[in-house]
Amino acid sequence: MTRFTKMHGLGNDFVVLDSVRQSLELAPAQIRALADRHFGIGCDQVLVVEPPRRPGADFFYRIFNADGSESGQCGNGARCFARFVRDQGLTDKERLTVDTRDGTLELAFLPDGQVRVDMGAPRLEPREIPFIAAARAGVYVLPLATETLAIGAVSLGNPHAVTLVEDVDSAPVAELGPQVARHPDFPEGVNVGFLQVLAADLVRLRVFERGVGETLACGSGACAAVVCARLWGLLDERVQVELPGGTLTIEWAGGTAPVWMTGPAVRVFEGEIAL
Ligand SMILES: N[C@@H](CCC[C@H](N)C(=O)O)C(=O)O
Repeated sequence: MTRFTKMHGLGNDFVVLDSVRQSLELAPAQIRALADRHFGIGCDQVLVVEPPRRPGADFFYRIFNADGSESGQCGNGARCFARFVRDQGLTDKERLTVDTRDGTLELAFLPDGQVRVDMGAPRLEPREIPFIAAARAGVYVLPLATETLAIGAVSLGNPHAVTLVEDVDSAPVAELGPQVARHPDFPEGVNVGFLQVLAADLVRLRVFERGVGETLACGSGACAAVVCARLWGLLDERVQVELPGGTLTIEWAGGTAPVWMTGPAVRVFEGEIAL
């Protein structure tokens, strides 16, 4: 039997597995089975916590989408990872350095129980996202089946496309989300954010996630949306991002400064499952 913890960050939910004290190597079919909401535990992502792979790092953590694909970044997952390693007694540190497949995160526990994460500097060059474009631009015009869509594109360790909408409640997330997420100009797929700007320090966001579908919140998507809208001149340095599952605080000073994300991480229940 394999021990697991069910967690969530603003309703973006996770099955978290300890691969420090138990040895785990999961096949994509096993990830899909764990994530299945009818026949498994159910989650948007499976997070696997591993020992560090280099001196200076506290842990390595891997992120798998519900469809079994692997990603290099998960903002809500990073906060849940931090709470998990503390709750499980794997560390008593107040600050953590954790490596993922595609980068390094710095995390700190705040006195109010929230977790603050240094998500690293945004990567805007098309080849870093990766995104097929002639040159870097603030806005790209993406051809879709029946229309074109104006998007910003950025990597926070995983690829994001962000488009502005007038009203996030009626945004065509279900229609356009899958088309953009699997667009051939994003060779590794992309997470798709639909962003409504209410004020220079307040936005609303829905995200159609690569490998999952629409989720109640996406931490890296919130960071990507703020980066794009800051580059479009629409936002201040510190922004409240309202997602269907709750609110994140995102800060970005611009340029090569890191993006900071602050929000909650909640343990729901623990159990054992046969893999
Ligand atoms: N929910 C996450 C992002 C998870 C990975 C994403 N679906 C991808 O494939 O890159 C977040 O909170 O950032």
